[in-house]
Amino acid sequence: MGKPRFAPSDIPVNLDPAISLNRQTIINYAIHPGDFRLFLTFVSMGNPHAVTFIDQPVEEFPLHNIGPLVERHPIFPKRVNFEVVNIRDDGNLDARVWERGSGETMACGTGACAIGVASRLLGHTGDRVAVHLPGGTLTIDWDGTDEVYLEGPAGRGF
Ligand SMILES: N[C@@H](CCC[C@H](N)C(=O)O)C(=O)O
Repeated sequence: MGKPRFAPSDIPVNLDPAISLNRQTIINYAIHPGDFRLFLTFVSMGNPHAVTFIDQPVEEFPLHNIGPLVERHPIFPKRVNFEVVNIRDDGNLDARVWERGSGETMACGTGACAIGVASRLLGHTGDRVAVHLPGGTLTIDWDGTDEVYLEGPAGRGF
């Protein structure tokens, strides 16, 4: 799936220069959509992703209310894909994806990659992780520097 990129200009995300100057990776950046406080980690897989880790089951997260606010948050000049993740254990993540321009989808390849990359960056999981999405499970391999590999079934969802 290619190499992930992290620089704010690669996402792209417009941040206070005092925060982003010389920063190659932005992790746990706080935003306040609605009444929520979210901590976002930014990953480009060729398209923009913002990943947040939450303590509650992902099914309980109000994605249809918060997703549009994150997608169109003013820090993202090209809008963003938004991933909500709950850590099941050090090899398994539960996730939902709010896709830029589409809304919630059953699965998302680049989204799963961004989730695996963000999780490894934050030390939640290692090189290989299973990302469990409403439409099925995708396995992500990333060694921390090189290409991201995605494995999983493809199917017609409609
Ligand atoms: N909504 C995305 C593009 C779609 C990603 C695709 N569904 C995938 O599986 O990676 C965007 O606007 O970047």
